[in-house]
Amino acid sequence: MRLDYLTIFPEFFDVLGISLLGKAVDNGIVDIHAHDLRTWTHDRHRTVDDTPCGGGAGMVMKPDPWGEAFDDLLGADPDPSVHVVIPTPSGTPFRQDDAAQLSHADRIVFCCGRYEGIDHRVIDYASEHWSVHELSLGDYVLNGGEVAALAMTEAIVRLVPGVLGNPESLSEESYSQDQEGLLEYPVYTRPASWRGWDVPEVLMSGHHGHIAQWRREQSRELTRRRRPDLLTDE
Ligand SMILES: NCc1ccc(-c2ccccc2)nc1
Repeated sequence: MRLDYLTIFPEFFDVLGISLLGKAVDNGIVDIHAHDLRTWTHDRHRTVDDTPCGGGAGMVMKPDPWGEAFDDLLGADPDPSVHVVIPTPSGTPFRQDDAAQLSHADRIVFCCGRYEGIDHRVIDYASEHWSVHELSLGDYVLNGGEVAALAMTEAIVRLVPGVLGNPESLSEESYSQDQEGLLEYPVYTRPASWRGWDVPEVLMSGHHGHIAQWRREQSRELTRRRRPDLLTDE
């Protein structure tokens, strides 16, 4: 899997060389390239923004640098197997299913906007050539798409075979199929008693059936309290 990041802050993505994703890069499972969008500017000030047509506050990212970056990175031939991800507060919610689907992609290009966003014709042009995903992490606005691109990258890449040491841990996570889309139950480790708080007895019983039942009940109760929207049978 090749991942490209188009951004005016390419150093944001230096962090991807650390820990699990770093190992995936070292093992050649993932190939990461961050690009400074200003590479595709030609004026003395390396300008990437301009005032919004129709007025309004702030600035909008000019289409030209994006188009030239696409030309260099992707060429002009349409290829639906290339996924262009645009983190934006106006996108569709990014969910575990999206991470799962994108984990099968051979190529993903993250377009990280700043200012008030990217000239919409960039999205229109990209949509004619590649598979475009305008995705939101949640109902809040950041200063740009970089932080969201990092979060999405981790959610996607950790699902790629060979990246996680123990793939079994994937099946018991919140939102995973095996968890029936419920929130993950509370977890404990040693010591059995800590500052007056004890590990639930059932987890010390060695009775796997009772433990599995307790965990299912905990997941359902937690989901009912915090995320009733995830419960389908109520
Ligand atoms: N939903 C998270 C998210 C993603 C992107 C942005 C953003 C802000 C400014 C410019 C471009 C993108 N904000 C929030």
